Amino acid sequence: MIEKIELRNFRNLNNYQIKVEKPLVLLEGSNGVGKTSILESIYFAATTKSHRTSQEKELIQYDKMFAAVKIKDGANLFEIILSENGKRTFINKSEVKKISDYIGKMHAVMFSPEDLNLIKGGPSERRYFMDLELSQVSKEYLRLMNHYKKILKQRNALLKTLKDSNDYTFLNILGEQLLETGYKIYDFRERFILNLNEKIQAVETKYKNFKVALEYDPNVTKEQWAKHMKTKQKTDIMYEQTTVGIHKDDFKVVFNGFNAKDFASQGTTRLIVIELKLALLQWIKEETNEHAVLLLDDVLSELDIERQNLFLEKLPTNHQVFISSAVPLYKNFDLQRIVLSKEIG
Ligand SMILES: Nc1ncnc2c1ncn2[C@@H]1O[C@H](COP(=O)(O)OP(=O)(O)OP(=O)(O)O)[C@@H](O)[C@H]1O
Repeated sequence: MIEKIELRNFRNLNNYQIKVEKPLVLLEGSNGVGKTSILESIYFAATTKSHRTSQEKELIQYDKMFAAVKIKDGANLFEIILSENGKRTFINKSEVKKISDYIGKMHAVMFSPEDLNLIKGGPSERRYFMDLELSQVSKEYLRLMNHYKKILKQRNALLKTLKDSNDYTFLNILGEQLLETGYKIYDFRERFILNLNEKIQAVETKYKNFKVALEYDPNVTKEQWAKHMKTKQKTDIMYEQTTVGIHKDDFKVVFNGFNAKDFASQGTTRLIVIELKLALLQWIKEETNEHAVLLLDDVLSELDIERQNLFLEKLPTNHQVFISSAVPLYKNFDLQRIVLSKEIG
């Protein structure tokens, strides 16, 4: 369980500490006081990524040289320092030079309003989700993805030079390597979506007429892909890029028999994403034997009082949960309230 959070120059919080005393924490305060920033800092310390920007410099407070997050989670102290020169990570005060050795030691699952893009957005949003989550629990997956991207880059660069050549020797070698690595990534993703789907079936019992299913939607089958690499070199040369492969994969979110992307309303989309994140918590627990912290940003705002209470009562009790809310709760729950105000920064 997270026991302490210390922030320096992180967004609007320039020197801020929280002592965490309960498994359920409510971050309260008006708009713009820094509630999301606190959730973001926990997510950043766990994954080394922000859930709302790829421009990490934005995390550093305006006019400051660095931002630092320190989190005491059980017996471990996680620390991440971000500056113009990049990120430095520490566990129990020892520097962890390779980010891949740092990632996966502390687990976090975030729900934020931006996550609705997971349903409504394009395939790249869902691929990013698969890659991020699988990389958190599997170093092997992270290694395979890095390797795949390297070969893909090489093959795409080669394709640009082959316009007038019929010698595909090197192209075919790179194609073989791409297939070999890509097949393993395919298997990882297929298993992940299958497992997550099983978990979703198990957690989604609280809403009536609410049936969500996930299906892995690979760009092509393994056989079609192999055939393409052996016989369709000309197509790739024409387009100057590798036109098929796992870099174009997707997964389908099916809601009551229809593609949720096209049919789910705003409110339903929100509930689907929440179910997906709860399933993810279970999946992480199963894969790593560790509990992830659940971070819920602005999850209550669109729920009426009855649904708010139902939602809070049904939260998993075996995971630590941080919730941000700009509105006060109506019912008393056994939780730690942290009220932020403008003066905090
Ligand atoms: N790099 C930065 N330096 C200083 N302030 C920043 C930086 N990035 C964002 N901010 C400010 O930090 C404040 C906190 O933003 P945050 O999104 O955490 O608030 P919030 O309490 O979650 O608000 P809401 O209830 O609207 O979601 C905002 O006023 C924002 O303008």
